[in-house]
Amino acid sequence: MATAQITVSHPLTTPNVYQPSATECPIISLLGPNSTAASVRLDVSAPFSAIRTLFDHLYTHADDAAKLNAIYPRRGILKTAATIKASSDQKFTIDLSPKRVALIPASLQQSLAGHGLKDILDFFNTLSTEYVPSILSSLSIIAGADLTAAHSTYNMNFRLCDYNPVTAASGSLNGCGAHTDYGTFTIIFQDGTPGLELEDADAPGSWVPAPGDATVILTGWCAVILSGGRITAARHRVRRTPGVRRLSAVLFLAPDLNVTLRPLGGIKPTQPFSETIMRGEIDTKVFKEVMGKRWRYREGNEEMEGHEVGTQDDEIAKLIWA
Ligand SMILES: O=C(O)CCC(=O)C(=O)O
Ligand SMILES: [Fe+2]
Repeated sequence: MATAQITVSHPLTTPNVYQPSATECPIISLLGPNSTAASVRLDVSAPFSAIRTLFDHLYTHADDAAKLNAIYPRRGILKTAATIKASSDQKFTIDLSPKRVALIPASLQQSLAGHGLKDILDFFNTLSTEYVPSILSSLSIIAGADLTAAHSTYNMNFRLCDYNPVTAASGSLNGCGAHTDYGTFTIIFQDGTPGLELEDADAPGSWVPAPGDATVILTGWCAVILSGGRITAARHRVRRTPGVRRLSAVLFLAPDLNVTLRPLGGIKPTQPFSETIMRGEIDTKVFKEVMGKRWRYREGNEEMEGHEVGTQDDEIAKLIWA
């Protein structure tokens, strides 16, 4: 079994600061001085040929796509709003999670196994068992408190993205609009095609491209809250190059659904949080619901009343900071 020795070098890391030698390539390099976004060297690569095969199979076999979507009828698994909506994110996604995978009937699992699904699920299983725990421990060092107890159920989502050139707005540069992820951390594998950009925390509106072949770890709002602001979260977006297909594979980890989102015991917040947060009125489940609506609007999967439209991050910032 491969072991992941992930060590974080960060200004806030107290003991255990990892000092790569001159000849050694760092396991983790931070992508910006003011956020916890990092490029990591992991001993696993995403199966992009299987990912391409699964998307292409589902685009051309409407019966299999319908069967897959039927396991989660509320929102579906394969999301293709970009085929008809020019103003939403111009991408297609397959959203899986351990819970949803468990609902795929054996016959469908078997028939999709050879069209990429098996390799994809093996990849996400390896990632969750061999890498997620050590990333969480590393983030605990930055947070100054143990994050593992709040993540005992491994509340994860597995997302495949296809920034396909053939969408309603084929010339649009908008692959994925600017946002901060809601959970604790996200691991993004890219197929070598650039497009992912991180916002400079000190210069809002200024975007720094991540190398197309980097594996990137980003932190999200839940990490910011649990760590009392010691962990910061990078806003990011994906820009398309018209005519160029880009694939990514993303693992999201969030706290357990019943975890109260407030700074963990013993942490002194770096800046004041709202009373709503400090009184412990919001748990992961509620927080996800608040964010989810706007998220789906941006991705084209939910309509909104005109007055509700604003940015996701502004709303969260209002909710969590004093
Ligand atoms: O595709 C990517 O590189 C990033 C996707 C992303 O940020 C997201 O789905 O939250
Ligand atoms: Fe994201």
